[in-house]
Amino acid sequence: MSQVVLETHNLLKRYGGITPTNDVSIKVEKGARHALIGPNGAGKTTLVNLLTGVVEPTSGRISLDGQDITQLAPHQRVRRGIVRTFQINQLWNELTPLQSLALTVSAQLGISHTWWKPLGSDPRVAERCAVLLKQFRLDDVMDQKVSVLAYGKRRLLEIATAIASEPRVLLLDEPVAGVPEGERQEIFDTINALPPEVTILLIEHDMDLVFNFARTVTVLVNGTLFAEGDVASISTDPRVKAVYLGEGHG
Ligand SMILES: Nc1ncnc2c1ncn2[C@@H]1O[C@H](COP(=O)(O)OP(=O)(O)OP(=O)(O)O)[C@@H](O)[C@H]1O
Repeated sequence: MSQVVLETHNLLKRYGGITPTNDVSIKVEKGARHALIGPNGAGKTTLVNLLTGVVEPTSGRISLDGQDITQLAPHQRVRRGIVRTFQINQLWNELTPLQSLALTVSAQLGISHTWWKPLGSDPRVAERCAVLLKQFRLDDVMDQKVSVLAYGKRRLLEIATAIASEPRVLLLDEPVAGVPEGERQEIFDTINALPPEVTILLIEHDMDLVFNFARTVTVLVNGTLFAEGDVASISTDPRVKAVYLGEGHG
């Protein structure tokens, strides 16, 4: 039987007269490849901010493994395993991919106070970094500064960093936004190869990625749950098509 990991219960967020999240109840199952889509202003970012704890709901609840986490601060949710990537680059430009990953891996192993020691000084860090660098196709650029990396590689490093912290639930926020056409496939492939045990909620505009990646799709429109189902039903739903065609998403 499927197991629900992350769930929202009648979640509602109101800013004055605007309700970007309006009575939204969704269930994200263990190991899910679940996409959250919707036209501009649908409330996707607000929902992610509610899930990560950056924004407090006006009403409603959020639960992780059946436990209410609505009142937990963002860092407490990270500790429980809800990790997100960002639409906007959050990397350290002066570090290399290897150094960036070593920081996160060291923290994960509880040895962050020694992160500045030569990498080889703890073989567990070096080993884990080597696996991540290969998995995320960063081994050829591992010693270059982040500031000189191609945009697609930076996005891969963001996802690698999130995975390095061993999330239970990964919120992938528009991983191909702004990535040039020629670099997208590499990101598609890498995301498709993420470990099956990690539960993934993907927030994305790119329908190619959504329909290749997801098994379940939730469509938000004007803050409200508009449609939900498997990829086949959502991709052929005339109401969903109409919403996207109206926004010029084709
Ligand atoms: N802090 C805020 N104060 C007032 N209104 C807000 C706030 N945050 C979001 N909104 C409004 O809520 C609505 C939903 O915004 P949100 O950014 O969540 O949508 P989105 O689906 O992520 O859009 P996009 O695809 O353009 O990123 C918008 O009308 C937005 O202006």
